[in-house]
Amino acid sequence: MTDVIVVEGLTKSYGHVSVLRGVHLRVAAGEVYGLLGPNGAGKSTLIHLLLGFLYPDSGRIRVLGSADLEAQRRQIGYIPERQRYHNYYTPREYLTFLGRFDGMPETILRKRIDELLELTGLTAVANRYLRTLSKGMIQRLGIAQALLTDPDLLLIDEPTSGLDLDGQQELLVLLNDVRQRGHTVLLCTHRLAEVEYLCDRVGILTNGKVALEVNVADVRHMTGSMVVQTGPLDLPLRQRLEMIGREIRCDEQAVVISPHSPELQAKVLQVLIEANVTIRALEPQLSRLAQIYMRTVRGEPVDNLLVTDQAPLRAVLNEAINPAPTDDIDPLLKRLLQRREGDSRQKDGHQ
Ligand SMILES: Nc1ncnc2c1ncn2[C@@H]1O[C@H](COP(=O)(O)OP(=O)(O)OP(=O)(O)O)[C@@H](O)[C@H]1O
Repeated sequence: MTDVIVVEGLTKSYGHVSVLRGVHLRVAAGEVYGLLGPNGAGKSTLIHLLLGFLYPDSGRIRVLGSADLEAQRRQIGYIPERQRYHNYYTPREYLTFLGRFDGMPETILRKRIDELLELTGLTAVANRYLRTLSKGMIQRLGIAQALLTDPDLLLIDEPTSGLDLDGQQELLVLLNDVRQRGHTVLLCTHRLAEVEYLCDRVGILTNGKVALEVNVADVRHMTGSMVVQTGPLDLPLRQRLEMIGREIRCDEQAVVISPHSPELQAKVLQVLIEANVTIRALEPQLSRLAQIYMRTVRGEPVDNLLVTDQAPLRAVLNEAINPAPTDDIDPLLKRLLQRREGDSRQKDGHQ
């Protein structure tokens, strides 16, 4: 498969502030790649470089097979973090203006606008002034404008910035519909829920470099640490539990497994059950991706968080006390996953 984005040894400074210090990145055709990084890591700078709005100090960029980034812009849909529009346009007028500016034939343009207004849920407000629309609607208009020319590549910068929980959910569900259409996507964000929900692969941008890349499927739904709330644990039992591995710490009525692995959890539970200790609750803490992200940003090793083979423990696990996989701390991700489960149940029902 060809790479739609190829970035090699990219550096960029603003005056004395060095932001990108040798970024390497490849995004394959059809892939949805999430670039995670803290505020100020240089995510927007990278997008502006890909669009040819900025020039790098050194390094190489190829987008859709070409280094002529200005020429490629028509093939790229860009959804900026902050969108500003002329208040006295309506969504339909604004999209029409853009399409004409781009030289789209009128009949094709009209059809395309109807389709995009429908996709983004803006048909009912197509003829209302933009100043009367909610922030969520404006973000969705941003998606419609980015899709107008049916681009091969979408660059999306912090799509849910400034939206409330409902707005975030609506937008991510829409972006998930968009991803099903097969566009290659680079999504820059610091929100882990967006990456877990939408992306195939994630790169963590920190200290001017992509420090780590992870396949999202390997870490999706996995918790980073687990607290097992128990009845009283006497000292010998606590020592026995801590002998299982250095990931295990006990206090008088709880066992913490960090980083969590289902295998360790099974061993802990087995010891607790054999010792007749009451297990009050299993409380998953940070998601696995959150732990990987935080450690990478702090420059700490993550090797033991990347182990994905869970096969050995399935046999030992007591299903009754196995936590549900959606027990993630992020309420948005939880809502999205519940919605997805509901959708597939509905689909199954129709078949
Ligand atoms: N035009 C500019 N002139 C000087 N410094 C800039 C300029 N644009 C960005 N910066 C600085 O470069 C750094 C990276 O900014 P950038 O906006 O690319 O980061 P980001 O990862 O997108 O951040 P955020 O998540 O906050 O949007 C920041 O320290 C920012 O202040």
